[in-house]
Amino acid sequence: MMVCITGTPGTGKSAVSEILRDKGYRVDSQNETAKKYIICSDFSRDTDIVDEDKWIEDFEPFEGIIEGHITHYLPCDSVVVLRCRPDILKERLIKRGYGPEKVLENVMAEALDVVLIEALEEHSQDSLLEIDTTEKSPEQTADEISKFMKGDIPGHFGDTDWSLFL
Ligand SMILES: Nc1ncnc2c1ncn2[C@@H]1O[C@H](COP(=O)(O)OP(=O)(O)O)[C@@H](O)[C@H]1O
Repeated sequence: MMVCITGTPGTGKSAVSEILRDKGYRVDSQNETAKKYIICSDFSRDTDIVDEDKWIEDFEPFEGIIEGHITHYLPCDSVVVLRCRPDILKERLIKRGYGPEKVLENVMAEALDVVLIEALEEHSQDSLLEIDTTEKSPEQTADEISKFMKGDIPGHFGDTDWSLFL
């Protein structure tokens, strides 16, 4: 079984992945595995342009977890979508050193539920777990993911509403 952990940058995918690795899960990262698919760098957006279609096409599923913001396009058995309230996400991204444009782009994507909608277009509703990380610790988030993977808690989504932040 392969599970993906997706979500807008800053929602906590890497932090949670570190904890899940410590718990013994194999967790691969989109950023690492997509390195050989980088086409060029977009300096104005401070980001690398990756041939995402080719990365997805070549991807070999495995037993474990793949984390990254487009991993919901992979043929996963289950999907975890991490969420974060836009005002807190903004703080996390500024702290990370993102420039104003990149912060705005990601905060707007989060406020508009972009990743959740994309994931729901690709996967069945009962295979999807949405977790709001805003008031949780990374350890709590990792525990919830672990329980979901063991089948101890069911898929669930729809509790977040960031429309007030638009
Ligand atoms: N419940 C939570 N789950 C995951 N990360 C959290 C949580 N609460 C706060 N954070 C913090 O938010 C930041 C998210 O960064 P990161 O894990 O790099 O996000 P991503 O990999 O999604 O871009 C980290 O500093 C992390 O410690």
